[in-house]
Amino acid sequence: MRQTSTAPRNNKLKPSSNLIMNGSVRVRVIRTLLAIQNGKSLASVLDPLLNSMHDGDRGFAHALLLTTLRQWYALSRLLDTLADNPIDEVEVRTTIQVGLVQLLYLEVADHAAIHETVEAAKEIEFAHATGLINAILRKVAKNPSKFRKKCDKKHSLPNWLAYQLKQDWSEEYDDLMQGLRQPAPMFLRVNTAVTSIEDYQQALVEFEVEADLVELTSGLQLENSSDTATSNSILTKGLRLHQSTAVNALPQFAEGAASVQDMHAQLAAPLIHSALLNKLSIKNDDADVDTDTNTNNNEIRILDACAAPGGKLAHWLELISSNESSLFHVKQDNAETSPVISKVKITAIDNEAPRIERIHTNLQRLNLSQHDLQQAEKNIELNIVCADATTWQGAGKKKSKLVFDAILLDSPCTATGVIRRHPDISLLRTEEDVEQTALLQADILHNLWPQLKVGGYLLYVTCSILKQENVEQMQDFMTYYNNVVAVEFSDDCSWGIEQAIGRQCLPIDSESGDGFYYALLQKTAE
Ligand SMILES: C[S@@+](CC[C@H](N)C(=O)[O-])C[C@H]1O[C@@H](n2cnc3c(N)ncnc32)[C@H](O)[C@@H]1O
Repeated sequence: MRQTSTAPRNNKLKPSSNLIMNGSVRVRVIRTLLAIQNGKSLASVLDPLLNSMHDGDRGFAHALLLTTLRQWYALSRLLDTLADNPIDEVEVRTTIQVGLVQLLYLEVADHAAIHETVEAAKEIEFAHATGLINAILRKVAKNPSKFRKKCDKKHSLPNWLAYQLKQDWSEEYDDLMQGLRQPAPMFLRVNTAVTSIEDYQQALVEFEVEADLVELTSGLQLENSSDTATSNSILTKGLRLHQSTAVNALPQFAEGAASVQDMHAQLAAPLIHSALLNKLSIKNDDADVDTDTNTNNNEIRILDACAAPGGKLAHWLELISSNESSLFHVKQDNAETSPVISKVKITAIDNEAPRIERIHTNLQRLNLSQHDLQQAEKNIELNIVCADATTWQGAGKKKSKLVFDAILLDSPCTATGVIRRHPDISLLRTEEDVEQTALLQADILHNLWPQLKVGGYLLYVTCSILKQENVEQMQDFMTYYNNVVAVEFSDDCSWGIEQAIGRQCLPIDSESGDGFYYALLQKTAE
């Protein structure tokens, strides 16, 4: 089979232009894939694509786009074996890959897959390549199972990333490579300030949405567990839907009864909240302890350092407002004490203003905006600030830097742990990004650590599965400071893989959550 194209070969894309959303479904999907290869994120092009379509076409367009992205590198390797001469034109390669996905993964009838894809090529003005596209797709249609096997054999990642993951996860590598090519399950977090998880699960049944209860145990080995989650107690509960569903088909979604959040992302708020309760119960043991801080002794200050769009912040606020009694009346020996905490002051920062807007929108839906908290007469003060976490100082002009009792650092990262949900990441990330991101993470850590009070906790989180951003980042950090200990997790922990510091979740199992990393650090006296 020879490439018939006489057009100049260009394996570079033209500068990104506005996405034109007209033509057939396949034309629109191909244009969207070209925009992603030009640097646009899936998140920025998905809604324009789907909103440009009739209801009946959306499901197919979504599946075609997402599956093509998930299988991108495997399809590309297969394509290289199918043509006699290299095919360099990005538009032609993209069109053929869209055709291959229909034949190999989406079970579209051969004649429709081939005919419609060739027509799409004509519409996009690649008529010169229709002979080639037709010939390759016909060849594959003759024996799809053979080509599907070939395609599924290895990974579907850029080689640099597959290589690094093999270095990092040699034992888990094969499962990981397959796991990353699958769609992720949809999980819900129930807003316990509004309803119980059991009641919400029942409400789902009435809406004919099937869901399983998922429970994750704490595993935390904290100093004093009188009022905090013990190591084998349930840390958090979520719901896994049997099928992904539009949020407007969920009961009381608009009223804030539930949020869509990955199950492993639902660990962050309960982990830092348990640690905070632990710190308070210890402090209550020794009420005279007062460090050189900027706050009243009975106020606590907490920081969400990279907060947008506010998923983990909202979860933490839900826990604080629904557990108000345990936070404000710390228990000792099962007896309630008088209130020790008069106010929780929460600061949330992020350096991207448009993403800060999304925090406000999300909190409003959940009735957790600053205004809502005031109206409900909660002793919670929320301050959302657009600021750079590499330089921002929570103390302002005050003398002591020691400000926060707990810090949640859900750090910017390569997001390699969420490739199942955002498969464009494997097209957009480069090897250099890993180095740059690790440096940014270190800068943020070094700026925040001096702002944590002695005895306070910092939870470091990423949705990366690369050790350089995770356990190795923590090892470097702990080598640098002599006032830090890492909290250990016991064998009771039902999530993640134990690391030298912290735990790593890998997106291997089709029923489990994404690839998050967690390390809980406590500040000690120097
Ligand atoms: C993983 S996301 C946070 C997700 C969020 N915690 C949630 O649960 O919804 C990382 C965030 O870090 C922010 N970010 C990146 N660099 C930053 C910096 N130098 N200072 C503050 N925020 C930064 C990004 O804008 C992004 O919103």
